[in-house]
Amino acid sequence: MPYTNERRIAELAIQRACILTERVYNSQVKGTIMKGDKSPVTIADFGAQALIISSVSHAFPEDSIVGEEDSSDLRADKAKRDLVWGLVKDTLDATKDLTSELGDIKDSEEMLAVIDRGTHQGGAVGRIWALDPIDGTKGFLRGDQYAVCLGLIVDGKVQVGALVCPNLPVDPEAPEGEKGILLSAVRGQGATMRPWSTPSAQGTPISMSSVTDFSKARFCEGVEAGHSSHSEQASIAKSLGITAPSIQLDSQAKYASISRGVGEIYLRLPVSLSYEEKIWDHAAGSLIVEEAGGVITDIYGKELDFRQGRTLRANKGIVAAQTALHPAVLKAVKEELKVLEL
Ligand SMILES: Nc1ncnc2c1ncn2[C@@H]1O[C@H](COP(=O)(O)O)[C@@H](O)[C@H]1OP(=O)(O)O
Ligand SMILES: [Mg+2]
Ligand SMILES: [Mg+2]
Ligand SMILES: [Mg+2]
Repeated sequence: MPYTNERRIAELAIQRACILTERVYNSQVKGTIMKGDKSPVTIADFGAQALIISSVSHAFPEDSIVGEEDSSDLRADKAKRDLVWGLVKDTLDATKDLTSELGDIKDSEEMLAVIDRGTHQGGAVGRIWALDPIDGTKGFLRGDQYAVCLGLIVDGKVQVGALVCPNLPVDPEAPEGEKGILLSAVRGQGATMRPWSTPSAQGTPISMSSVTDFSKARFCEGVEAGHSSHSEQASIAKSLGITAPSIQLDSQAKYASISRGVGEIYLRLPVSLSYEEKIWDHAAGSLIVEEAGGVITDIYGKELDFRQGRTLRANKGIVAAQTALHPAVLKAVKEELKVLEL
């Protein structure tokens, strides 16, 4: 089956990175820096990027990598660099059994170089991995949801997607039970999910909800009001006859939620028309939703275009839904936008 090894390496790489991210999530020391675009980055974002890029380039040395972060902040701050290297080294030491498949990093200098292998510009040709080492850094800092996300784009089309949501419950019916799920998909081979804590277990197939009655449907949206328009999303839900409160989750956990039937719709209406969604924010989750039987477009009904570089500059917003519901949802979105003359 195509991409079997890519799926395996992607799962192992993000699983290992979550050992590091969960350690920081549960610690007081996050080492948060506000980046130039006013978004936060923590020592966990850097550490996860180092571990995941090291794994991918060990297994597929010819592939290109688009990663969200770069090492400039760490090169400028030795104390922070040492903190990140300490986390990375501890994680490597704790997972020596994976070294043959995932490679190793010998020192902090090499770690910086590995982080910077993610500066590729993306594009329409070749094998390009899109990595968000921590998606939903604001949720991570708030103690809510975040996700570690990795997708493989081949000639502009996502072929492999893998994401870990360390704080989503394994059983949505038992929110106080075990937490941490790993989802993955290969185009044409379906999507699966398994507890993050059982690396070797085979994933179980997942699918979108079968609800087709809007009065029983639920929609997912982000937590951050600065990232999507809650008012427009509420107005669209109302026009569709949705009465249930929205499921608010940070990160690609929203893709994970609808792809296993917890919610039927994901709405992400832009708060600014100048913002360009990043490819790493959507590559893995969009494929998992499609392979779980869902439909995903932007707010104009256009397919997500991963050929444009590091961003989805040909798209605006996200409308993802169970297949039977997507046309009506898109119509309601267009009605709302017409009202707002977007
Ligand atoms: N204005 C914006 N519109 C849409 N997404 C945004 C915006 N600003 C930041 N983001 C991104 O939203 C993602 C989190 O999604 P959610 O809000 O659904 O949890 C983050 O990767 C964040 O990117 P960044 O890492 O640049 O902050
Ligand atoms: Mg970020
Ligand atoms: Mg991120
Ligand atoms: Mg992100």
